[in-house]
Amino acid sequence: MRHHDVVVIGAGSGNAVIGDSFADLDVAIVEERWFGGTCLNAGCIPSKMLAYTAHVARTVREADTYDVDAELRAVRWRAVRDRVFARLDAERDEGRTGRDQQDWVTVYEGRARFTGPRTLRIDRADGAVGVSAGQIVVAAGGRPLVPGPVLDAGLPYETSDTIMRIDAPPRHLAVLGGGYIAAELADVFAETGSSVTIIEKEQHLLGPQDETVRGRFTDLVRSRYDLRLGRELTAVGGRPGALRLTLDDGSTVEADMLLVAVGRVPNSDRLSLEAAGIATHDDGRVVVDAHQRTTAEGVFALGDICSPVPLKHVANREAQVVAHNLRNPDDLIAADHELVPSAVFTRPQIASMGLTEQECRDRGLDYRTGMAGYGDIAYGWAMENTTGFCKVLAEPGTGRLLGAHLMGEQAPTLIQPLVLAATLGIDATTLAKSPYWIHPALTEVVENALLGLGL
Ligand SMILES: Cc1cc2nc3c(=O)[nH]c(=O)nc-3n(C[C@H](O)[C@H](O)[C@H](O)COP(=O)(O)OP(=O)(O)OC[C@H]3O[C@@H](n4cnc5c(N)ncnc54)[C@H](O)[C@@H]3O)c2cc1C
Ligand SMILES: NC(=O)c1ccc[n+]([C@@H]2O[C@H](COP(=O)([O-])OP(=O)(O)OC[C@H]3O[C@@H](n4cnc5c(N)ncnc54)[C@H](O)[C@@H]3O)[C@@H](O)[C@H]2O)c1
Repeated sequence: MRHHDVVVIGAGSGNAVIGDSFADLDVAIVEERWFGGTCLNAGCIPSKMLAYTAHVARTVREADTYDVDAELRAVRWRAVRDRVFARLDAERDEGRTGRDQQDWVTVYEGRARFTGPRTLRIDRADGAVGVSAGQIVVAAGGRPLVPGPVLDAGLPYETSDTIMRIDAPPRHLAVLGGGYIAAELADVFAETGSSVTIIEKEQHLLGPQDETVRGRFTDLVRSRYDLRLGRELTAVGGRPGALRLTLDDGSTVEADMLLVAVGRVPNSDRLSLEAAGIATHDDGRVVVDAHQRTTAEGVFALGDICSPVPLKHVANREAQVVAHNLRNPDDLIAADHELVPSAVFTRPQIASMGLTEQECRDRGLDYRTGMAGYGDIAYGWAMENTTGFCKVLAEPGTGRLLGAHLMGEQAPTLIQPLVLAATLGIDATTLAKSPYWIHPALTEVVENALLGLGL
């Protein structure tokens, strides 16, 4: 059995752990599918490249709003797809060959699972190998959850792992689930000409968002999509390319393609973690302490397999923490999961940070709300934007920022000053009144929301 100083399972964010400061060690990385993981190959990056293309198409389609005559002739899906994945596949391959060139790193292409404390079996195309390690990092991510009625039908379906690489957009796309992936990919396919039905078991899309965001977003997209809210799928029938979905009220949806987007599950069930004494939560996430240590000596975990916030910027931060802690056992640092911002790159874009208004109420907090609309600032007039807004929640007295929620163009960028202020302990009044806010930039919507707190 070959021994390494450090073995990392998963070459998504796990790959970021192995910096040059590890070059004096014997390090191995195990990857069963794709270097770069979900984000590069089937997640954040391709979905945003497609979303940007959708935005360009829409700009042409809606040019008349600005008294510009333009005609959108076509979105050439195959060309778009090939442009996106030619770039990303090259990045993936470069990441893989980069590791080959480092004589202190061994790459195992195969699926790892534990056989005992800090020992692994790796199943490769050319047979299995046993490996032991001084320290192990579990960074094996998650996968799309596929509900029973879809599996039982035995008919084709897509997930985020596959749909961005299809040859042609569907005429009618049915999306099961109304969360992040539905919001982003429904917009992409609608812009390529698909009609879209979204089936969501709750009464709103983007359920965990602040009530103002989820309410206004759901209302806005009603005219674009066929929304089946408060509904669950009971059966999938028909044939490939002509599916018939039956919902729990007996109604049906006809579609030529089904995208399943009802959440993701951690890959912990495929790693025989019990053999190594690594505990998991009821939802399958690996249990870690503040320093990303699992319940097994010398084994760390990071990213979607353990994180309470399964987002790439969080996985990256945890990778930095693990990299430090592997090398500095007497000076451990912690990953902070407070005030993690997130964004949905849909139309309109959405960004949020901290508590929702409902969470403020549930916690019995004394809070004030400040609201401002894109339609109330000069740049919003230029954009003819009547729906965008910024909502901030702060504590009266101290002015401590509790939460922020934006919907509208550039929301993921506009929220960053609010994230900075909340993280650095700058109160809402100081943020509103101390720095200059450029006129007439879109950031004035943030300034006005802060002033609207009336603190
Ligand atoms: C469609 C989509 C869009 C997204 N958009 C965003 C976004 O805009 N912003 C954002 O912050 N987050 C986004 N996310 C979430 C983000 O992709 C994840 O949070 C992030 O990729 C998690 O990184 P990770 O390293 O934990 O897991 P992964 O990137 O999934 O990496 C895990 C790796 O481990 C490998 N592996 C698994 N099991 C084994 C095994 N037993 N042996 C060997 N290898 C194994 C897998 O093949 C994989 O390469 C998106 C996700 C999806 C699906
Ligand atoms: N921009 C981003 O940061 C981004 C984009 C895409 C994905 N992601 C990550 O990927 C994860 C997975 O995305 P997702 O959209 O699959 O999950 P999600 O958790 O965002 O949304 C799933 C939705 O499906 C609904 N649902 C669950 N079971 C259902 C059923 N049987 N029938 C109908 N509806 C059902 C839920 O109520 C929920 O609204 C996200 O949680 C996020 O971590 C992030």
